[in-house]
Formats: sequence, C-alpha cells, structure tokens
Amino acid sequence: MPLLDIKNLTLEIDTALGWVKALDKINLSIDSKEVRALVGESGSGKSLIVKSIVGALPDRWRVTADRMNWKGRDLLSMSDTQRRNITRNEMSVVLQNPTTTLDPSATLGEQIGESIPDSMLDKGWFWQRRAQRHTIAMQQLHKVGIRNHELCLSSYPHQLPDDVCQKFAIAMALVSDPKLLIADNPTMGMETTTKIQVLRLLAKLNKTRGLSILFVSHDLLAISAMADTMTVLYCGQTVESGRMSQIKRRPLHPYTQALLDSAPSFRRDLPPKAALSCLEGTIPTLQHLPIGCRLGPRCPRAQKDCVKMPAVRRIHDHHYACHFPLHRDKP
Ligand SMILES: Nc1ncnc2c1ncn2[C@@H]1O[C@H](COP(=O)(O)OP(=O)(O)OP(=O)(O)O)[C@@H](O)[C@H]1O
Repeated sequence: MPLLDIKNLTLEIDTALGWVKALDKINLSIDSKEVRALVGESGSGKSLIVKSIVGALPDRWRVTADRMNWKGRDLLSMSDTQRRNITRNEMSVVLQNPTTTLDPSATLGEQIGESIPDSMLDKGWFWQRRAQRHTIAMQQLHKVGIRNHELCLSSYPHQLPDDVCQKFAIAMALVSDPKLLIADNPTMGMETTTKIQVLRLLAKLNKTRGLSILFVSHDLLAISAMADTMTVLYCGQTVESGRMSQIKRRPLHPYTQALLDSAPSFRRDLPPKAALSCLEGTIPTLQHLPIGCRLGPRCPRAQKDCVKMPAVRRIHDHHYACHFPLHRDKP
C-alpha cells in the first residue's frame, strides 16, 4: 500500500470571474522509501498540491478527490485534529521561502524546541527535558551541516542568511522523524555548494532512514539525480508520470519533452552557445483556461481532437494524458 495515494484530486478556487479548477484530476502516489519529483513551470499548481496534501487551504475552496489516502486512511474525511497530528508527526513540509515559514518573533532555538515531540524525550524534571531538547536540536543542526549551533539557536530568523534559515527549516522538518518529507523548492536561491550539501543530505536520509520524499523543484538536474519517479504537471493537470529513467529516455508527452529540452544538462547534442529550445507562449491564467487539453494552444503537436480532454493512458507504470503522444505514431 502506498504511503500517500491521491486519485483525481480537484481543487476549485473562487476568483473575481467565478469558480475555476486550479487542480483538475491530479493523480499522485508515493511509496515508502520513494523519492518522487513533482515538476512543471511556475503556476502549474505544484504548491497547491502540497497545500492540499497538508490541508493548508482556505476553507471556502472546494477540494474533492476519488481517493486521498495517507497509509490507507482518508485525509479528506478526517477531523482537523487528526489531520494536524499526521502533518506534525508523520509528514513534514519544507517550503521554498524560509522567511515565510519561520516565526520572526521567536529564536530558532525556541522554534525547534517546540517542534520536538514529547514522545522523543525521557521522563524527568523540566530542566532535564530542556537539556534533552537542546541536545536533540544540536544533533539535528549538525546533520544538516550547521556547525555553529549555538549562534543559530540563539538567533532570530532575520539575523541569519537565507540559506542557513533554509537548512534550519529542513532540520526542523526532520526532527519528528517523519515518514514523508514534502520539499517545495527547498534549494531555491541557494548557492551551488549549499545546494549540493542539502541535496546530498536528502539523498542520504532517503537511503539510510528510508525517508520518502516528494521533491518539488524546477531544477531538473537535481531532480534527475535524486528522484526514482516523476510527475509532470501543466496548468493544474497531470500530463505524465512514471519512472524517472523511463521518462528521461522516452518522454511521451510533448510538454515533458519541452521541459527536458529546455534544460541544458539533458541535451548531449547541444553545441556550445546554441540557443535552448522552449515552448512558445506562456502558461494561461486560471481565468482563461483553454478547453480540453490545457497545453493545446502551445503544443507543437496539437490537432482538432485536442479540444477534448485527453484520457489518462498507461503503458505498464508509465501514465500520460495526450491524444498525440510522442514515439507512439503508427507506421
Ligand atoms: N491564493 C490564491 N488565490 C488565487 N489563485 C491562486 C492562489 N494561489 C495560487 N493561485 C493560482 O494557482 C495557480 C497555481 O499556483 P501554484 O502556486 O500552485 O503554482 P506553482 O506551480 O507552485 O508555481 P511556482 O513554481 O512559481 O511556485 C497559479 O495560476 C496561481 O496564480
């Protein structure tokens, strides 16, 4: 049984022009020990999926799904308390901007201390438990590569550089020993050496502790090094998903092909200083969604049938939603 199993997740949000489907029939599953990449250009709905999973959406928005299970339990029918317990103890989230997730009015020591569950502490007097919290926090900071733990724990978020705050946010997310880490662009804005350090740390946690990771990122090179599987989103719809190696070798959806072509590291045949290819146009706003396949107006393979929504088709564990997929033309 997958840890997280989502089938046909739809999210409707109210805009000035009425209700729009920001997420349309999203499928996503994560097994134990799996690293799944979630990719798509800006505005494709990655963060909305993350927020739907952790239940951090405004109450007035409509979330429906045929299935949205955590370890076989339906997340959508749970009470707020049950859901909070899961997001506190079993899955953790690291968002792309640490300054928005950390409390500006508390020191980092206070913040990580609060996120250490009581179950991790031995019984004892309050000062003994305080010392234990400090030791656990210190060990956690060392694991993510923060050496000067005293300075870090006594500082407020604005007193430290962003990359240290981001490493701290990762340490805090891992302190409850979660089964699933949802990392939403965790290395955005980091310099290369720090980025490599964080990616290595996540890969190590996956290998040694069996941590499952939903890795949301624009960084295809990092993704291809880390992920076992990949889900590609376009404009709130799942366009392709499957094993990373398979999709990299033989993408079936034109959008996936365009994403891979736009990353220099995936183009072995690219001459020096050659222009990178990219799709014409931009992702439509939610208020002006095309009917049928949402990629239609930008798709180099679009034909008349694309005004109808393509069904999800499957070849073994490779899923795609396209009327005219690549590599599938009949001779
Ligand atoms: N609170 C909101 N109110 C209205 N529309 C929203 C809201 N949050 C997101 N959206 C819209 O939903 C769509 C998906 O947004 P989302 O933030 O999930 O994209 P994303 O793929 O995570 O982008 P990025 O990679 O830039 O973070 C966008 O069109 C965005 O404008």
